Amino acid sequence: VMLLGDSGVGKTCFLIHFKDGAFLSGTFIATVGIDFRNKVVTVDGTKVKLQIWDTAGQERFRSVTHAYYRDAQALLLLYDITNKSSFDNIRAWLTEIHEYAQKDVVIMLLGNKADVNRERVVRSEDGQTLAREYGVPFMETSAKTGMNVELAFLAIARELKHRAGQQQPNEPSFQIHDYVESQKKQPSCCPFV
Ligand SMILES: Nc1nc2c(ncn2[C@@H]2O[C@H](COP(=O)(O)OP(=O)(O)OP(=O)(O)O)[C@@H](O)[C@H]2O)c(=O)[nH]1
Repeated sequence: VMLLGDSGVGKTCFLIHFKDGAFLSGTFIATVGIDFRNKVVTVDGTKVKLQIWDTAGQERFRSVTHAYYRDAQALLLLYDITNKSSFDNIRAWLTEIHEYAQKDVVIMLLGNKADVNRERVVRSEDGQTLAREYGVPFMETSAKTGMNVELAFLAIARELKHRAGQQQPNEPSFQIHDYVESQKKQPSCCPFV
């Protein structure tokens, strides 16, 4: 699983929250190149080991990260709901994904920093509309409070497990949409969506 998106959208914090349940506020240390962590999750009684690659969002590291796209089975594409350009750049990220990643890669769009709703500049509906246009599931998240962090990874793990069990793994599957949508209906989840 690869985390993608502009520098500062919260990819490293998102991964740290998932892995360690922690959030380090304060100084922002941009990722240099690429780094990974493993975490095992349980999906319907089956253990799924996720190897999660945290990429540097800065432009100067793009050539490094491009090399990893083709081995990715899933991509979490993040923008920051308080940063319009990070949202506007999502189309460019999707173009890169189209160019470098496998055709059947699982993609999920995440609007991060949903805890700072007062600084919001990207409406939830705009995230939803963009996701619908590209046919990918969407959620708003917070690496600070942990909102939907685990849910996003569980949805990915569930989809990858489902595909691994399929006769023809390249067949498109909409299970991830169904899973995300069913979880969103629960009141504890996605208060901003
Ligand atoms: N309020 C809030 N702040 C966040 C959240 N996620 C990340 N941040 C802050 O945003 C800044 C950037 O977070 P990072 O996780 O380092 O961003 P990144 O996307 O990994 O950046 P690069 O490594 O340069 O690609 C840090 O100051 C974090 O504390 C969030 O969900 N809510």
